[in-house]
Amino acid sequence: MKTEISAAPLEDGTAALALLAKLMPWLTGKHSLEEILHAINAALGASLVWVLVEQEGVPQFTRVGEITCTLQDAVTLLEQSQLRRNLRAWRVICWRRHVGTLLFPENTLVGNKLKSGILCKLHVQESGLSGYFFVAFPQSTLSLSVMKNVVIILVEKLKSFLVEIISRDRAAKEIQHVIEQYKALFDRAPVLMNSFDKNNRCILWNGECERLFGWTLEQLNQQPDPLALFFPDPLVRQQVRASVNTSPAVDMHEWHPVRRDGQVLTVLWSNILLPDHSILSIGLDITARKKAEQQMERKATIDDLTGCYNRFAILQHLKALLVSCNPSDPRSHFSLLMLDLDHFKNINDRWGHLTGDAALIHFCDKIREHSDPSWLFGRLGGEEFLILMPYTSSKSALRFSQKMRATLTQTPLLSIGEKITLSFSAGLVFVTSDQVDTSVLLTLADNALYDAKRAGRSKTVIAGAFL
Ligand SMILES: Nc1nc2c(ncn2[C@@H]2O[C@H](COP(=O)(O)OP(=O)(O)OP(=O)(O)O)[C@@H](O)[C@H]2O)c(=O)[nH]1
Repeated sequence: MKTEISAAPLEDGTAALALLAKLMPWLTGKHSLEEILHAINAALGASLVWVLVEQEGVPQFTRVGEITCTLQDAVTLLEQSQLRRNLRAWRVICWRRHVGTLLFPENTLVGNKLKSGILCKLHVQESGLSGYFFVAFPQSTLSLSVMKNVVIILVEKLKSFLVEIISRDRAAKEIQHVIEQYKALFDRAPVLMNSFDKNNRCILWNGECERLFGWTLEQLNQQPDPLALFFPDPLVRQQVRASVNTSPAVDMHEWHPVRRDGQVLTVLWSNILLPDHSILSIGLDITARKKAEQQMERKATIDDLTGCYNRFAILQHLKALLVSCNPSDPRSHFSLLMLDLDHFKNINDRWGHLTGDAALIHFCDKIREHSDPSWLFGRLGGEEFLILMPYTSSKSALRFSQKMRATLTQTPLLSIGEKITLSFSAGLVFVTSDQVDTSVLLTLADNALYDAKRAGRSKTVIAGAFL
């Protein structure tokens, strides 16, 4: 804060009155303490002015002037033995020379810049506020007695609104502190926080947003539609806007924004309506968690070796198909094909377990290649598999098993220069009703499969009849 007041030589009472007249407009509760001290410092031609007050045990130190001084320097001066000895007695103390060396005993370079000074006690009875006012000058030859009286008048005037100024300054500092705390929280919290105005301009974009998405606030607002960077599909973008602008809710919703490097993320967003009716979106990046969940889900349902459903998953699918099976609705009928590789043990015994594994993978790949996408394919265990074929007649299922035999003959497994032709036996059940238990169905298919093995293998038997 700069004042228009400049220092004037202070030889007599008239000059002092002129000086006080200049300063009076500044000595009101409308200005901050710092502004007032600046005005005094400039008007007196001083190099340092400070006020140290204590209210309810909380010290507040305000300093202006070209000489920098800390609260500790002020305390050093106040602790001078001479002052302590006369603690109660004095009200104003003047130094004609060397005041700087008392203030800065360790730093004579700075100390020598201050020659004379005045220290004045402050005490406001009603508010319990007490403290000190200090002013120091670069020269010794001041009309100190006149200056002392000027300072006493200034301090008396200052005291009348010091309480008000100090509590206001303290409140402003507290607000500033709260703002800084929230700003740090906004920038450093591991949570996404942003806000877009009605014209789709981004007005808030915290550190986590910048880190995760790879765009700065400035870069975003250089775009005609910043939201399009994250949601390229106009329809999705519209849904995002609707969720933010028209239906803010605290519930978290899953969105899939794209980040700068093209990776699609999974983010949970919720929108909070602020008191000024703007909306703050808060998000949590759950991409890694979601991926881990999907991997775990996959592990729980997929057979590691062959990539088809595991026993648990395929039997779950069978139960679900059975529940929805209705005799009067042919679309709900399905075929169940249980397959078992023939003489698989021989492959293991002759070419080793790894080749046996490769044979299982080869078999599953071929089945998948020729299956209908609506079919469900799972491994019951070992070299035994199950195919569930919704809305597929036993005739079609039978045709498929014959086609697969031909395919396996035409495309044998190639292992260490040898061709291993796979074949399988199968049991087939056509299901038209939900009035049958899964275990009964599996036994029926298993018996048919056993019949196929007994009949010489490489055959499919429909439950109850040989083919
Ligand atoms: N390589 C490999 N072998 C397995 C796996 N699971 C089971 N087997 C083997 O599969 C073989 C199954 O042998 P068997 O039950 O006698 O059946 P098979 O030799 O196919 O004879 P039939 O079914 O009567 O035609 C056993 O040797 C098991 O050790 C697997 O994951 N990998």
